[in-house]
Amino acid sequence: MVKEEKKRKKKTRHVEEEDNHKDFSENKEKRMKIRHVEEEENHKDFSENKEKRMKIRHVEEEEDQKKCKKKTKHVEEEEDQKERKKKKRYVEEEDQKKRKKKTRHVEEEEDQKKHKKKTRHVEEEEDQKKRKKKTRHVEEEEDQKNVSENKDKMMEKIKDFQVKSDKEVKDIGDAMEISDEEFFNALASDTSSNNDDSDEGDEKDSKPHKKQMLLHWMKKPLDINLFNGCPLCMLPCLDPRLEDTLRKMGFDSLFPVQLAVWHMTVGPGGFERDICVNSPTGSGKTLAYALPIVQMLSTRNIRCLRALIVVPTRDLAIQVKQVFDIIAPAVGLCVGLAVGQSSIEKEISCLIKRPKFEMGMSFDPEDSRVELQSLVDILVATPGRLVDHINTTKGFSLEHLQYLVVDEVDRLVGESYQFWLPAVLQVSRSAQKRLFKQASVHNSLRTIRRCGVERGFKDNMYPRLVKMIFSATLTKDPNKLDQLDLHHSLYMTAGNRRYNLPKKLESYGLICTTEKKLLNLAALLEDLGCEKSIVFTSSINLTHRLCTSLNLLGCLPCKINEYSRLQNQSVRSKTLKDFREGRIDVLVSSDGMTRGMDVEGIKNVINYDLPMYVKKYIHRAGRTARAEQAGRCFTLLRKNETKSFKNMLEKVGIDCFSSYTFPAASLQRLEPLCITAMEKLIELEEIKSSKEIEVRPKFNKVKQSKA
Ligand SMILES: Nc1ncnc2c1ncn2[C@@H]1O[C@H](COP(=O)(O)OP(=O)(O)OP(=O)(O)O)[C@@H](O)[C@H]1O
Repeated sequence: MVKEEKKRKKKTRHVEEEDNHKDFSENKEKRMKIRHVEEEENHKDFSENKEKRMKIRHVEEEEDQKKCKKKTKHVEEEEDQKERKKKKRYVEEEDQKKRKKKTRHVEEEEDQKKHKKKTRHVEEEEDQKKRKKKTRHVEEEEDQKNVSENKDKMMEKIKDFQVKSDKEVKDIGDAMEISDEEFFNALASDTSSNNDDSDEGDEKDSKPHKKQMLLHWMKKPLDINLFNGCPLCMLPCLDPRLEDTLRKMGFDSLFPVQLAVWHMTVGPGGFERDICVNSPTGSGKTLAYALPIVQMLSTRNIRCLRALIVVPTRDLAIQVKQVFDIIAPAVGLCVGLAVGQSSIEKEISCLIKRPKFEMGMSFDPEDSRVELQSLVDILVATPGRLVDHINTTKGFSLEHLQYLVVDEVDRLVGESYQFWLPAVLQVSRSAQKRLFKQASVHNSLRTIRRCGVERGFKDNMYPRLVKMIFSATLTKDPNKLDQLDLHHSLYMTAGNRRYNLPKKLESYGLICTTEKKLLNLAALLEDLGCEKSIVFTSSINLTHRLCTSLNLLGCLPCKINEYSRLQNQSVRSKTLKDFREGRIDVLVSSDGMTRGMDVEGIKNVINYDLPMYVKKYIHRAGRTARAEQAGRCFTLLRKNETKSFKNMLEKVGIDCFSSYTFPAASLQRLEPLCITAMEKLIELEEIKSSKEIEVRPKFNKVKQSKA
């Protein structure tokens, strides 16, 4: 039983195990199948996902590419647009330039109108002042009478004074103060009545301003006209060698300003005080300072720089040097020139003596043991180059300077020339203090002191620099004159009026419209034939255009050329030489020729534009009627400018101007020629500007490639 049970149990267990085994294997198969299915599904999913991702990536890449293309296209379009704009702008600019060029002369005229409007109310004010002045005029005439009566008394006083000065050197400084008072009380007419004209100062910064305080010494001027021309043989103390030279120059007598300055420097009134001279253009101011300086230096033993003449422009400096070059060698003096736009090395070799060494040795400019000597006694300089020498030239010294001349002083103390004067004054002052110390060491204090006292410098016992300042339109501005540090100044002026024109100058007005200016100028030049004339314009561009159109007319009998800053120095110098020597009859010039230039034989000055200020009118007009010769000044005016012109002339004592007219036939004949000349001028300017346009891009390319 038990066995059977065991068997049954075994069987059931076996069956169960088999079942279990079956189950297990079935389950396994199932799981395998499921896993297989899952794996297959996973694989499918994965491959599907991969495809999807690939697709997405592909789409993204496509989109990126599109974007990139878009961007580049956009950038390219922008650049295109920019270039198009640039080109457009360039063309527009060129158009504008052309238009501007065409309308420029109209604009210039409008500008002038504006300027004139601005000055008109000033002129009206001045008109009022003038009216007041006229009432004072009668009083002034009476004063003048007194002045001429006292002339003889004055000369006696000067002589007395000189005797005194020889006897009582110590007290001369004080004595001068006293005699000065007496001297001028006898002489002076009260110039305060002449101060209605406000000082215009430097021409550029001329502004209408209120009545200015006068420096005390300006209230008592010495009238140059009281010194009548004096024959050379009567001139006191003149070195016979200089007399001979002057005669060779064709000068038999001195002009009033020359005589006046001579008396106050060398002659009986030689106080060695600083002098300020206001004398008309062409009255001989250059010789007025050159002659006394050469005379006073004629006794010098050692060569060193003792006189310095400063002028504003290069051409003027050359001209002044030419005057010194004639008279200075007669007494053994040497003259140097220091001007810009020339080789400084060459200049230095003419100014300073360098020691000669043995073969193989060379001069070292830094060697302080080597003493450098001046080769000149007198130097004519422009401010810029002068300061260069002061700062950099080894051996250039103002240590021994005795005379400083400032010609065209109102220009040289103007705003644009501020730099030079302090430099010169500082160097000469410190050098002279040093001289005084050295002198006391060498026991020559007495001489130095005597010299200082003679110059009215009692408290400072060293010889001081004598300053002489000159102009045809001397500034009365105390601030400007103060810069010069003048000592005990003597103010000399020609007559009672603030401004004067040469006596033999005739002023004419030529009234015409703006469009007819060229026509009227052409008619005037035709009328004047080949007379030496200068045409002044208000700008360098206008100078060029006017000269070109006059030459394009082709019918004028005279040779015409231009002179302006637009040209380089060598061209300008050649033009000036040709004009001086008569190879050019008419010079069209900007204001570079306005001051000081002395060209013999100029018969006419023509103002193509009305100058803004009376000073400019005086200096322009002053290129003619020089050295007591006759001359004419024509001014082209629009109708509305006649009042300003009248006012301007009143300032120089001319009550009304004469009108200049031409026969209608000559105007009619010239009119078509003027029109064609203008057309040609416009054509020429267009060709020139188009050439410039062509050249510019090439030039830019070259520039870029170089960069
Ligand atoms: N004593 C004289 N006799 C004859 N001619 C003279 C005499 N002195 C000067 N001149 C001549 O007078 C002319 C004018 O002289 P200068 O240039 O010195 O005048 P200026 O007063 O300086 O004029 P600006 O104010 O225009 O500079 C010169 O041609 C000169 O040769």
